[in-house]
Amino acid sequence: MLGFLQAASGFKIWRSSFSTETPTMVKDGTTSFKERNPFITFVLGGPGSGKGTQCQKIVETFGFKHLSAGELLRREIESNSEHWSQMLNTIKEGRIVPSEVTVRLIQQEMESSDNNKFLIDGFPRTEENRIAFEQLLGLEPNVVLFFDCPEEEMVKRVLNRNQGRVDDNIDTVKKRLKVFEILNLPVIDYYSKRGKLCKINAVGTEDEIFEKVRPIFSACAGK
Ligand SMILES: Nc1ncnc2c1ncn2[C@@H]1O[C@H](COP(=O)(O)OP(=O)(O)O)[C@@H](O)[C@H]1O
Ligand SMILES: O=c1ccn([C@@H]2O[C@H](COP(=O)(O)OP(=O)(O)O)[C@@H](O)[C@H]2O)c(=O)[nH]1
Ligand SMILES: [Mg+2]
Repeated sequence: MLGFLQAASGFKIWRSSFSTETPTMVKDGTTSFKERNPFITFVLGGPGSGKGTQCQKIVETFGFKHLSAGELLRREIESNSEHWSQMLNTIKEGRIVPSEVTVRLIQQEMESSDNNKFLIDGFPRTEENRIAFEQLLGLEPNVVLFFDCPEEEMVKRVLNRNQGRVDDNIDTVKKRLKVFEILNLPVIDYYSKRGKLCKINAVGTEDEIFEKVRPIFSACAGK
């Protein structure tokens, strides 16, 4: 049933070339990232639900480091890194890039940051993403935000976004909504059962929505 979501051409070869690498968390003589005891927030929601917009506001008010998984992947593509064309095709088709790639990029950004409070925006997109992150870093999120938005509102926002993205067109958006429902909702459900989910109704003005976000962080930041 999920075949159409995962069967990118060359996907298996691409994937196996990553799986031979052994991720090294603790280099000789250095402490592991986990020992920094970072505060981690995953920010989830469908395409156009307002994740990036609200992350900006959280950064301004609470001083988090914002890591957008999609932005990190787009940056990799722009820098012509290895596998850039498979990544571009995957994004154009609204499918999910292998966890090894995304987790490595997120891990690098976290480890090189002076900030210890992270907003990880648009990740994990699948249960496989979630498990890869938790196993490789040995960490779980402290909080998971879920911006709950009706599909027609998400479509309208994405089609008006105007950032020149290859995936902001009606065909790709329809595929992304399907991928969100099939692969991302189980992650949201998982964190709900773990008592970590903060579900926010994402309809309203940006400021109205931020007023629902603010108390979640005020409690721990004293603001
Ligand atoms: N509450 C809102 N009401 C209307 N438009 C919004 C709202 N929040 C964000 N937008 C707009 O919708 C588009 C998608 O928002 P974005 O933050 O990029 O969403 P996501 O990161 O979840 O895809 C952007 O053009 C943004 O300016
Ligand atoms: O962990 C991730 C995050 C993003 N993507 C890809 O990057 C695209 C854009 O993601 P982004 O979060 O930027 O989109 P948004 O939801 O903000 O519109 C997604 O559709 C996926 O194809 C991915 O494969 N893995
Ligand atoms: Mg975004």
